[in-house]
Amino acid sequence: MSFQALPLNNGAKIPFMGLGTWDIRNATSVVEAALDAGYRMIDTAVLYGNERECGQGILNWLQKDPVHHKRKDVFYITKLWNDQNGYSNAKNAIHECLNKVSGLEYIDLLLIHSPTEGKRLRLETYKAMQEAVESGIVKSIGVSNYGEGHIDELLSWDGLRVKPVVNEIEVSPWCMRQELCDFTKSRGLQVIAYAPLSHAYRINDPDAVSLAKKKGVSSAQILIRWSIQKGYIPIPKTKTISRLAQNLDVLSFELSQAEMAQLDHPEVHDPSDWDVVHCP
Ligand SMILES: NC(=O)C1=CN([C@@H]2O[C@H](COP(=O)(O)OP(=O)(O)OC[C@H]3O[C@@H](n4cnc5c(N)ncnc54)[C@H](OP(=O)(O)O)[C@@H]3O)[C@@H](O)[C@H]2O)C=CC1
Ligand SMILES: O=C1Nc2ccccc2C1=O
Repeated sequence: MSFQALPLNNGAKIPFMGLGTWDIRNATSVVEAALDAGYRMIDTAVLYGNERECGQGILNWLQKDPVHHKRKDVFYITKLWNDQNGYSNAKNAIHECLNKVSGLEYIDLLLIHSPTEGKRLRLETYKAMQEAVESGIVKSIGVSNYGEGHIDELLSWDGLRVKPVVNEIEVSPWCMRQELCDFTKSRGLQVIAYAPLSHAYRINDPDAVSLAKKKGVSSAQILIRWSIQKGYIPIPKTKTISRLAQNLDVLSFELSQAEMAQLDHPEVHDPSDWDVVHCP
C-alpha cells in the first residue's frame, strides 16, 4: 500500500488514516507491526499510559531498516490530558511527552485532549502548545472534542499565532456530527475521526455486514472506508495484529453514494464514550 496523505493548513501533510492505541498494553509490538503493515500514523495520549511504548515501536521500526524507514514518514500524535491544562502545567507536560519519546526528536501533532477545563485554562494550554511549535519540538498543534463554540473561541483569540490543524472527534455512522464536521472543515481544520468502528459496539450492524459481504471485505473495512469517503481521517484501534493489514486495506474498493447513504444514521446520536463537545 502506498503512503497517502492529506494537506494540513500549515503546509504539512497527514496520513489518510492511522492506528488508535487506547487500551493497547503491548503497544511496542503492535505499533511496530502496524508500521510494518503500512500504517504511518500513531495516535496516543498521556491518558493512555503507553506513549513510551508507542515511541519505542516507532524507533524499533526506524532502526530495522534505516535506509528505507525514515522519521519524516511517521506521524506521531499525542494529547495533553485535562489535568495538564494551564500555562506552566502544559509547558512541563509537553516536555514530559517529548522526553518519553526522545528518540523521535519531535512530536508531529500535539492535541489538547478536551475543552472541559474552561476558557482560561484552554487558552493558557494553547499558548504553551504554540510555544512548543515555535521552539521546534512540536510540528503541528490541534484540538480534540472541540465543539463549534470552542473552535470559534480559539480562532478569534487575540493571542493566536499558530492555527490548529485538526479537531479529533468521535465520528461514525451512529455519531455523524455532520454540522460539527462541516464547521471544522470550513474553518480549515481536518477532522480526525475517533472510534470509527463505534468501539466495536455496532460492528455487526446488518447494513455494514451486508455491504461487507457484497464487497468481499469486513464490516470494519466498510466503516473505515465510509469515514475516508466522508473526508475524514479515521484512527481505528486494534490490538490484534492479524487485523492490522485488513483495516488498512481500504483503498481498493469504493462505496457508491447509495451505499454511503445506507450506512448514514443522522437520526442516531450514540457516542461510544464521553461526549464533551458542548461543555462550557
Ligand atoms: N480524542 C479522544 O477523546 C478519543 C480518541 N480515541 C482514539 O481513537 C481510537 C479508536 O477509537 P476506539 O475507542 O479505540 O474504538 P474503535 O472504533 O477504533 O474500535 C476498536 C474496537 O474494534 C475492534 N476491531 C478493530 N478492528 C476490527 C476488525 N477488523 N474486526 C472486528 N473488530 C475490530 C477492536 O478490537 P481488538 O483491539 O481486540 O482487535 C476494538 O474492540 C482510540 O484507540 C484512540 O486512539 C478514542 C476515544 C476518544
Ligand atoms: O481513546 C480514548 N478513550 C477515552 C475514553 C474516555 C475519555 C477519553 C478517551 C480517549 O481518548
